[in-house]
Amino acid sequence: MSQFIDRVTVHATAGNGGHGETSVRREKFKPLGGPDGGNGGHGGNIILVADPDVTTLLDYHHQPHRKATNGEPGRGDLQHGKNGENLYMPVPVGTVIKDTDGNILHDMVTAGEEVIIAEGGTGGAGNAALASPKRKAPGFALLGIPGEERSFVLELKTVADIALVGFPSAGKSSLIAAISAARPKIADYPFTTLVPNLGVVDAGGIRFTVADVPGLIPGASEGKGLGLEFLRHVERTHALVHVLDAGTLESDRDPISDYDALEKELSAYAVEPILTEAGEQLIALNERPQLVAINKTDLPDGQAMADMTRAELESRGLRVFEISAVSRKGLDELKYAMAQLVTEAREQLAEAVAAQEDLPQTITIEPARRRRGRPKEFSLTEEERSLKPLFRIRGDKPERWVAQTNFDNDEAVGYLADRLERLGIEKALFEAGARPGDAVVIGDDESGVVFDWEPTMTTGAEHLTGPRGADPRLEGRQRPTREEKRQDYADRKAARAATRAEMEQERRSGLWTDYDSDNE
Ligand SMILES: Nc1nc2c(ncn2[C@@H]2O[C@H](COP(=O)(O)OP(=O)(O)OP(=O)(O)O)[C@@H](O)[C@H]2O)c(=O)[nH]1
Ligand SMILES: [Mg+2]
Repeated sequence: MSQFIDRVTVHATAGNGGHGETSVRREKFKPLGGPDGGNGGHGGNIILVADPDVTTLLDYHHQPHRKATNGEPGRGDLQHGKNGENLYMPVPVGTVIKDTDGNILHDMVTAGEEVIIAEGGTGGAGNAALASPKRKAPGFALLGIPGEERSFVLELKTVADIALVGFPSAGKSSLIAAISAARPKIADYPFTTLVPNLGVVDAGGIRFTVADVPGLIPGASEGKGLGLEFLRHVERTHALVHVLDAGTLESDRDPISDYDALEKELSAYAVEPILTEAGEQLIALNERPQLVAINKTDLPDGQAMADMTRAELESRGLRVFEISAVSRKGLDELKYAMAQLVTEAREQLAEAVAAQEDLPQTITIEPARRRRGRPKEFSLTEEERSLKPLFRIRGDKPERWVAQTNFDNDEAVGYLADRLERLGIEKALFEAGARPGDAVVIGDDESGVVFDWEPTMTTGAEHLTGPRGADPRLEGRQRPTREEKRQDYADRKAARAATRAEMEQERRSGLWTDYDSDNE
């Protein structure tokens, strides 16, 4: 059998949003050209798809890094950037998505189901989209947001129609070899089989998969003999075949005591929900449809043991088959009974899927906002940093807006200030007792920005990381006073107003000059 990879770590990088464009329409003999910078395209998502034709996670083992394409930047003449393409990653049905700490995020149980594991960044608005009656010719555009970058563990629990369960050396591997093309290792010592083998069985035109699971021993449900690892693989199957060893030489074992011991382990194993007619349900392993196969009846002692125990097992309502994996005795009858069990299970499953009207659908495993631990609007907390108060603002909106801002452009910073003020942040700062000059951080320490708070003034914004140009903190001179800053702000505001007036003038005279298009 091919290599069995059932756990892999993948690194997903969604596409970045394209930047919006700052541009002004230029047309000969048409004086009133407006802003015509297009929006940036959105970055592509990374999407897992449960694909019934895929059986292993091997591809991701070889290439664990996956990236979706970026959105293109907007251009002049109202040309919007193309969206990045989604990257689809087909995975087997039954793949469990976990975070790198091992927490289960999602379980891909339905064929066709799609899950967004990394969201592409939003494209930035171009200056055309930012125009308003108040701001007729914006000299800035918004930046695209970087795509999400996340690592996941994908884990595949064997999905087979039927699992063979039994003590070590009961003959499970011999049985799967006898009824399918699978060629597992067979040996006379416990735990020969360490990873499940899958075989495809054909019985009267019905094809189904059988998993040969490593041997189970008493205590398996508590982890004995790697029991939990092994039972994990039984979990996804809809039916079981108990393979009972009629030829064991151990005097304290016989098919009945083996059966009881294994049922105890199966019932003690804590299952995860599976899909049934009644929706998702927890069905203990021992409550799933099952058949009993008493193996090794080619041995004289084995046949005698089968004769002695068969009636007792049947009296419990079990369907019992006497077989020999070695001499191939009784295999056809067993195969047809397995096929019948599978057919029933599949019919029930089809009904269950039909009953779930809105499946399959695309879901996002966890809203980005929640996984980054930030509220939808905003929260304000006060922290103490080197005896100076620091106000921290977290929130989906304000953090996104900060990421969209080109801090080299005063008008863009002014726009950010307007947005923050409208959200009520200014007011909240006042109410929290913030005083002019206090530090205000929007976002976390890594990607956030820090301001010296000046009410209705955010032009002093500096990036925490990658300071632009000259960082006043590094300059030897004294920090500007509030008065100076206010003056500076007023100056720039006046300068902007002058530029606008000038533009307006030029527009009217039919003469167009583009201005300040140093945005991307
Ligand atoms: N005589 C006889 N021996 C058998 C039969 N089936 C299996 N055996 C022998 O029993 C031993 C164990 O068989 P396996 O098929 O490896 O048993 P298993 O249940 O897969 O064992 P684990 O993988 O360790 O759980 C081997 O020596 C087989 O040849 C049978 O029908 N008759
Ligand atoms: Mg085996």
